[in-house]
Amino acid sequence: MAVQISPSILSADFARLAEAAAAIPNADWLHVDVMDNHFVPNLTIGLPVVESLLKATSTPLDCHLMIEDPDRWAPAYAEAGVGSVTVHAEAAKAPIRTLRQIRAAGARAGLALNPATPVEPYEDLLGEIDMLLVMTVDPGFGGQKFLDVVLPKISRARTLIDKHGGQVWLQVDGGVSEQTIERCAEAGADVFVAGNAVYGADDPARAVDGLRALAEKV
Ligand SMILES: O=C(CO)[C@H](O)[C@H](O)COP(=O)(O)O
Ligand SMILES: [Fe+2]
Repeated sequence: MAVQISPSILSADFARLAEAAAAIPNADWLHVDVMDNHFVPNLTIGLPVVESLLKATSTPLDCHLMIEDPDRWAPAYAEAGVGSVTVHAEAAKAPIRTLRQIRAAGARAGLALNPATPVEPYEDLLGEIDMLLVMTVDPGFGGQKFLDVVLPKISRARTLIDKHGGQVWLQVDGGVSEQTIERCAEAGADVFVAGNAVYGADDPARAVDGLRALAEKV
């Protein structure tokens, strides 16, 4: 699988989201962190803002739902026209139904695991998803320190994905930077979310190119 970079607008200026999207024309995705102040202790944006973003950019949106009730909301994001919708395994009460609804609405379906959530119990769901997101920070905030303790789980996730045909993308999110991206790629990740490392840089597009080059080198 080719390396893909998904800059997170969590680290952008929320009053200038269209400009933030336009600043990274070389990115594969725009990562949108939806937080409801229940699943995580932070509140960001929801469906109305995502609908506006869809009109403002042609970069596909990669929506990461950190919300208490993804079963209720995830299909609506897919129906709105985003490219990918990821729900947390810790939050979904009917993950198979929800993942199937996301796919039926035409989006890629993702399943996210918090740092302390093991991957093995979800092996049987690999056929239901297009992307597995292994969180490399506890979700809720941008700019946190990358958790090295998650690296062995990324490797185990890669082994499981390859055992099942290798079609599922393996995304990492949290603290991904020029200092950490190579270790993620070595462990088997192929889709890299980066907030601070892109929008904290003087030239976000150059940061995307730099991250991509480091991951492709592995
Ligand atoms: O899901 C997230 C936090 O819960 C963000 O996508 C993630 O933290 C990106 O920001 P950074 O690269 O600065 O860590
Ligand atoms: Fe995220």
